[in-house]
Amino acid sequence: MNQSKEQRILNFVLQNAVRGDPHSVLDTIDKYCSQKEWAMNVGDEKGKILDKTVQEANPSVALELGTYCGYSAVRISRLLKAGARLLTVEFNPEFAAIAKQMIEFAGVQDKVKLLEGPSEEIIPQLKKKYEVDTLDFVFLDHWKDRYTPDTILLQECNLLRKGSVLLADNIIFPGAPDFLNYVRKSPHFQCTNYPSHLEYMQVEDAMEKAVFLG
Ligand SMILES: O=C(NCCCCCn1ccc2cnccc21)c1cc(-c2ccc(F)cc2)cc(O)c1O
Ligand SMILES: [Mg+2]
Repeated sequence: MNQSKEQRILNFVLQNAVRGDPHSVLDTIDKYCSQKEWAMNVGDEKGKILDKTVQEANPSVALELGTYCGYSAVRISRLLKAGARLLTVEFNPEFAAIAKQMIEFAGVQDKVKLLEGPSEEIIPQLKKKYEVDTLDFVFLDHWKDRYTPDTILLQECNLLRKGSVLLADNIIFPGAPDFLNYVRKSPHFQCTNYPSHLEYMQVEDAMEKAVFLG
């Protein structure tokens, strides 16, 4: 059975990156995906925007929707303070298995909990099953048409507090127009746009930060 692209990315990391070194894992994935096979990791240019937003939020509890191969889970968790944790949600079992190995190779497994399933099922379980009070930071990078319903669901489940930071990938490409409309029109969010480019391409993209005002 021939390998998936995601398996080839993982193998390239296992053979070329330094075990326990998150930065080398990120660089190795970026090298493979810019030179050999494109893949939908957030990448280094938008990754730098993600880094700054995470450092500013300095979250104790962070949620990521859309783990994929674990690139942004490694990117986020490498910046977390001692005792802080990232919950990352992936609904594709093959991707989840790859991400688990990627996260362990990077040595960030103690900070990351990988949850398998659809966001609309997992979000309502966060308080009781995963002992979350409120979320300090949320990275949205899953189905673009789930950004809005999941942002509403997070509010309904009382998972946001004054100052909770949402950061959404792919605002321009593939695009999340209804999310942009929703957060920019809502009196409950303070929004900031970060123009950038689609990972590994010269196509325009952007990220949107939406801070919950309570
Ligand atoms: O589709 C994207 N990501 C989402 C992948 C599927 C998520 C599924 N999933 C994961 C967790 C989860 C939980 N609940 C429900 C569903 C869930 C994406 C696509 C592109 C892209 C593609 C083609 C192209 F030509 C240009 C750009 C670039 C990106 O950066 C992206 O992020
Ligand atoms: Mg993305």
